[in-house]
Amino acid sequence: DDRLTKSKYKDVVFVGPTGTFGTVIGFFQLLLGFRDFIQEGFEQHYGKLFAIPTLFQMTFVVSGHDLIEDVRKASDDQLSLYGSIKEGMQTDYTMEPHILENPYHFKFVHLALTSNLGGRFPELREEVITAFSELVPPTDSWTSFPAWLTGKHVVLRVINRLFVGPSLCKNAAYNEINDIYSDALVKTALIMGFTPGPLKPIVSKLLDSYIPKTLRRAMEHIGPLIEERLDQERMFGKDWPGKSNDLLTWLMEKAPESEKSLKAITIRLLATVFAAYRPASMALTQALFDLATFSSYIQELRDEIEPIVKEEGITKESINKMYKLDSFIKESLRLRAGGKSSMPRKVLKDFTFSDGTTVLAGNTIIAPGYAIHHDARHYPNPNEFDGLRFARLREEQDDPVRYQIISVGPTFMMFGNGRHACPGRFLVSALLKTMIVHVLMTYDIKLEQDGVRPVDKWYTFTPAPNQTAGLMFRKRAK
Ligand code: HEM
Repeated sequence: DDRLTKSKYKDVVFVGPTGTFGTVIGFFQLLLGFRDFIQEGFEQHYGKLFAIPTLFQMTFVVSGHDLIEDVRKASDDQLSLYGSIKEGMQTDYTMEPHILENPYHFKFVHLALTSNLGGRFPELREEVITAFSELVPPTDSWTSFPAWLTGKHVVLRVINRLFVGPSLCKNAAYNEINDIYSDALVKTALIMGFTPGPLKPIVSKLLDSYIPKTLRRAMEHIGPLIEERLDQERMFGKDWPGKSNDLLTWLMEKAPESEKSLKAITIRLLATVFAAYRPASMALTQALFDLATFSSYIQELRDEIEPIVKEEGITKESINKMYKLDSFIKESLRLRAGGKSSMPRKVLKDFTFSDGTTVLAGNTIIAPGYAIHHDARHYPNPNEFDGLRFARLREEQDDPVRYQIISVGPTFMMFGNGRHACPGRFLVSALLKTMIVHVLMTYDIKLEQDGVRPVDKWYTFTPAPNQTAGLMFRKRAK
């Protein structure tokens, strides 16, 4: 196979396992060391293409402005995000064989949420407040809550408010199903990813029951909701004033005719919940850990937030004026997140970079988000949490746009880059800010163990917040 032959890539440096393809030693080196190989390649060959032989292909890593720009500008039929998601998530086996040929549900994120974020903001705010008051009831004395579990449930509620409306989003059983489904997707995708092509159908059959069973449980909730909405339409007309305008509405109305079955709608819905809630809950949990760890920011942020909230309330416009808050959250994202997958692209046609190197079709290109975010060339003292780093840059350079959470580019790759940059980032930014504002206004917060920030957990390639640690909350004292 030419694409796996090292001599086909004369100008490319190889980093990674010393074992060759398919050997047990190479496989385990890769499994345990992939992120270290990326870091090592990044440090030694910054600005040049380097390759890591992975299980069934080469993974090419780009860094530096020019190579990242080449990837950004490439057309979808050369370098494909969906090709990469198809492979990474093994969608043929975990979702539906053709789901990424027409990922209209991704477009609906933009149409139903981003372009209408102002209109939906009051619901977002309301759900943030009710979710916190139920899941983290304010008490006079300090009480510990499991940080990751609580963060996940708060985020699921708010996201589902915007996806399926005010009643189902509060249904703990439905939210649990979303969580279980997402877990099952990740685990099945991992196993299928390690399974050689010819064995996939057999292994997939062996693993078969869990995802379909969870999907059926979700359909038991979505089915009646669809019926209820159709009944309302029959009674009050197609565009009645109380009609919902959420992701489910878009899927019911705008999906292709062949995709309007309950099963197809539910799969698209759950696939979008998966893309949305996991990274968003990780971001929330990490930001709360940072708030509790670097507690001097609590007063500083309150000083910024309170006059704005007093004057304008919590609105989409008012949270945009909170520069320090934006900076604090962005710094938490920079330091804690962005695994290997910033800007993953499957090479569909042989691709030649501006420096003349060619990558053969069938391989994968990635930008090493985590390494970029920890690079002293871009971020002085890169391993230090500096909550006002971006607020200062914003002020010094008099540039209100470039340093916001939502701004993407070759030095901030949390949300990818270019045409496919995450369309959910506007929602994430609003969501995280609203949540942190609510927490700062309502609670005092501290670590369980003074000065000891819970250690991150790495899932082979991706960092995640500690999953077992608690955070202490009490009703705000002053
Ligand atoms: C902190 C939270 C999030 C992070 C870190 C994140 C990160 C990403 C990244 C890295 C990509 C790939 C971009 C590229 O390759 O250029 C992406 C794509 C995407 N994200 Fe997010 N995301 C987050 C939250 C969300 C949310 C809340 C939603 C939905 C409401 C969402 C929906 C999507 C969709 C639909 C795509 C595919 C874009 C396309 O079709 O071109 N994400 N996200």
